[in-house]
Amino acid sequence: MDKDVIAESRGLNHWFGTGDARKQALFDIDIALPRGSLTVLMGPSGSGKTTVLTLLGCLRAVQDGSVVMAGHELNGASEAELTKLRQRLGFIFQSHNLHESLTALQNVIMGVQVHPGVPDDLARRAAVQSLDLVGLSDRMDYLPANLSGGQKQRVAVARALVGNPLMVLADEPTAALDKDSADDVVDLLKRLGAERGTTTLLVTHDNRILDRADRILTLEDGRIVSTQK
Ligand SMILES: Nc1ncnc2c1ncn2[C@@H]1O[C@H](COP(=O)(O)OP(=O)(O)OP(=O)(O)O)[C@@H](O)[C@H]1O
Repeated sequence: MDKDVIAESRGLNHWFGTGDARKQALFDIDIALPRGSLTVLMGPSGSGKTTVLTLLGCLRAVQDGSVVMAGHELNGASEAELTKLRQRLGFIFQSHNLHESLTALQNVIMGVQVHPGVPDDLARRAAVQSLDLVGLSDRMDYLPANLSGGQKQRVAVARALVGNPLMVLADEPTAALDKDSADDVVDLLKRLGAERGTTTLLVTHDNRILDRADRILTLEDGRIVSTQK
């Protein structure tokens, strides 16, 4: 694998269900994600986008084919190995999944606590820096209920970024946002790619993002039908 490629799938197939209900969801998926790039995965509902994201994100066991993440083959990897790799990734979902009873800062600190053994003061410092990065230094002590939709999603981005992940996997992160907030989130991911070499794989139906992507992959019925840029 090219050393500038952070994650790569080769001949990746995936099935759901058993017996008569067994159905192939992915067919022969080849994807290479270069370090620092922003790749968008598009396609109709049910085309397999989330399945690809969860396989590359070490959230699901690889059944057939190869996925290499940061030099580690995921096919045949143990649950412990997958967990360890997952800790080096950042995840952002459509709904921000913040804990409503915790402040923005406390929510981001929880993102550090996936790494066992990080001292509290270090976790706090990293969380403050991450909130600063997303432009929310002045909202650290707010509860989610007192933040706008865009601000909540930026807290979720700060939480995903707090461990300085190798790669960010985002599933529809801008779907619930107005144009300006969506732009902020995508700009931030682009900037991290340029400044820190963070690689992003982003699943979206949001056409507003496309012109900012380095590459756009389109899935249909479990197959990549086009690669643009
Ligand atoms: N846990 C599951 N059990 C059975 N089938 C599943 C499961 N998850 C996904 N599928 C099927 O696999 C196919 C791909 O699903 P997937 O969620 O990856 O698509 P998607 O492109 O992300 O869709 P959406 O845009 O609606 O989120 C679909 O046919 C779906 O019904």
